[in-house]
Amino acid sequence: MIIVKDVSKQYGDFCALNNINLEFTYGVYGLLAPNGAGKTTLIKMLATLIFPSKGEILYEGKNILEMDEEYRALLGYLPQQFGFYKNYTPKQYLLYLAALKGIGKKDAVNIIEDLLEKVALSDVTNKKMRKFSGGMIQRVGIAQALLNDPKVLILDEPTAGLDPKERARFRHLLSELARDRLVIISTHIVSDIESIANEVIMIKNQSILYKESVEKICESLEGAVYETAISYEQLDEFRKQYVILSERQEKGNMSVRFIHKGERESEWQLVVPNLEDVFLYEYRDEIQGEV
Ligand SMILES: Nc1ncnc2c1ncn2[C@@H]1O[C@H](COP(=O)(O)OP(=O)(O)OP(=O)(O)O)[C@@H](O)[C@H]1O
Repeated sequence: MIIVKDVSKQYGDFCALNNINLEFTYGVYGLLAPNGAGKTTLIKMLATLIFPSKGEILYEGKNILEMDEEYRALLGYLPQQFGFYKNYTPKQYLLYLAALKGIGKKDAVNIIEDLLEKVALSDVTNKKMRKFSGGMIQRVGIAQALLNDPKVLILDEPTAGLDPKERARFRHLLSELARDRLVIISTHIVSDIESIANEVIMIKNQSILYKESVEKICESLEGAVYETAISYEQLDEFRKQYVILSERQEKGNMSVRFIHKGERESEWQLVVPNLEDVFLYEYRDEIQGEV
């Protein structure tokens, strides 16, 4: 459906993305990388808000910049920070946006009623958004992105600031929305996409590191992720020798999960790698001190 072809993006002398090639069809695609890796840059290019310095993005074979309005008509977009009016109710706000998009009032009223039901906000349709939680606001954001029933839905870090329960609700909503459209979601939180993404795209050093199913990506660390218990005294040495993925106290010892690609010690327990392991391993230099 969408092809990103040899796309690079420069900001002045700084290269944010270098020669990106991607193909999107239907379903959920998770764009996963630490902050600053270039997710927003890619998303903004897909939303035609900024333009590639090199290369092109095609929708059904046509350059999205040349399609212009035709492309925007089939695009739904939720930016990282979306502007809403606190004193509006969701219904007022969505009616306003629908008018901007040229949707007639009668149609808009019906569409908005359906959308607010879809995002589970029917009971607060006429309540001012001032008192809404972060999760409720994000759901209004999704509803506005769905006003034109888009074929392509692009969400930039939609779960920032949401609590775990709101995140879970969000995941359910996204997988439902992806049944008949392309959904691209950017995040630096593995659990946002691990269970719902058909494919995960990881960006590193301005390039695509992976574009695969979660299962395939995890295979990259097959046979290299272990858990073992060590004493506190051994911890410093252990940290120097191996890439530690997690450590927790357990019965007076430290239980560590780590990566090692050579000979194994007999007491180490080999475990099945997960996406978080790959994330922590691949971005160990970028996220040092954050985990
Ligand atoms: N307008 C700009 N001018 C110069 N550099 C920019 C501009 N926009 C982004 N960058 C730089 O490009 C790189 C990628 O930024 P981008 O916002 O795409 O990353 P990101 O992965 O989306 O991170 P975040 O989630 O923090 O936005 C960063 O190093 C950023 O500082």
